[in-house]
Amino acid sequence: MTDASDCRRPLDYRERARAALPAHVWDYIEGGAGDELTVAWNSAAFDRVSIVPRTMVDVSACDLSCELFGARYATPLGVAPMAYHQIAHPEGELATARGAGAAGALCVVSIFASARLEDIAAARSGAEASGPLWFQLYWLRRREVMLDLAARAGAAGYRALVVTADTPRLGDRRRDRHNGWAVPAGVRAVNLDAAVMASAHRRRPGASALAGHAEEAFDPSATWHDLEWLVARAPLPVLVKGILDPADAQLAVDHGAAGVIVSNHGGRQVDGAISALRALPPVVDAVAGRVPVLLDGGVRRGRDAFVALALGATAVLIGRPVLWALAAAGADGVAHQLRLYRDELENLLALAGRPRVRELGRDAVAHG
Ligand SMILES: Cc1cc2nc3c(=O)[nH]c(=O)nc-3n(C[C@H](O)[C@H](O)[C@H](O)COP(=O)(O)O)c2cc1C
Ligand SMILES: CCCCCCC(=O)C(=O)O
Repeated sequence: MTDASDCRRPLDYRERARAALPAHVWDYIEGGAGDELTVAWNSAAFDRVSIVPRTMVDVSACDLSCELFGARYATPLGVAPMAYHQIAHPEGELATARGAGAAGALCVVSIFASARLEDIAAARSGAEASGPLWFQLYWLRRREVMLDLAARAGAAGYRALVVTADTPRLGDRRRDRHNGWAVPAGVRAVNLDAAVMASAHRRRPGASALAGHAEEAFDPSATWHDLEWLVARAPLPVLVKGILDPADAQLAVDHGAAGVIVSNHGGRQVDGAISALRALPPVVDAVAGRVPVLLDGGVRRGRDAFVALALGATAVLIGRPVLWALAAAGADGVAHQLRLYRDELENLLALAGRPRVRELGRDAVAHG
């Protein structure tokens, strides 16, 4: 286990996680679709944006809070939904939720969490600062399962639902095919029926068991009418994740989405898809303030979060770097990782003379 204090920037957790994890688990977490072009583009896009500092501004107190669905969130940083945290650490999502809670950060729990959603909520509420939880759904053929999970999440105190729209089937993850990847037997998507999940554990040489499971369980025929159906029955606001086209953002809002998440699934679905950051400004313009717009994909520094917030994101989600920290140092690692992001962001707000996250605008950045 790594001493979290060894890591001075979010990227420092990457090599520690690689050393801690079996190669096939590392490949599942780190890999993307195809030649992994979009994985690389997601983070490279941030490097092409400069910050334009202001001077002679009172920055003696910086305000990182943001507002989502009428509530004040302490930071605009959160954990993206990711399946099976127990592949990274035996305490899985319980540790992630405790770590995110200690950092006061939002945590979005995947439908494929390896801990019961009620237990995650209980673990989070014991954390020192605590932070909000949202629950993510895929479009399952068995719609009644989606509604059951939505009701359970509402009852357990989750504050929003996220429905992922970019996964009619799983992207072509070549590393997983090469490894004959299957979810390890001791790790289970315990919020879902064990018999239904069996195919996710069935190893076949040259194939990804997860891709096989997704083909069985995911509904590739879902359209905007299904979103209306879900919104009408959900006990919580529903955000749509996986939006890259401004026309889709508009359709999502027109069909009842309470928010959209600009995301290409961390480059794991369409290889060569536009980077999340490049897709953000047109989506923000199309939504025109009607609902919040969040972003994930390639956020590897507090600076990257600053750039996304300046380009119109209300909040920013972090994916793989949270699993790196979880693998390296458990709940303490997750809390430390999120604090590294937060502290970098806070420092930049002060140095750039832009002390309030909610007032960041496009004038804070320049292209090139
Ligand atoms: C190991 C792993 C599992 C994931 N599982 C899910 C999931 O269950 N549901 C989902 O909507 N997105 C899932 N994603 C995508 C993330 O929510 C997010 O879009 C992506 O990781 C953000 O990019 P980043 O990792 O570059 O920060 C997963 C990503 C990874 C790396
Ligand atoms: C067991 C079905 C698929 C889990 C998919 C998790 C995911 O979204 C990922 O990117 O991996």
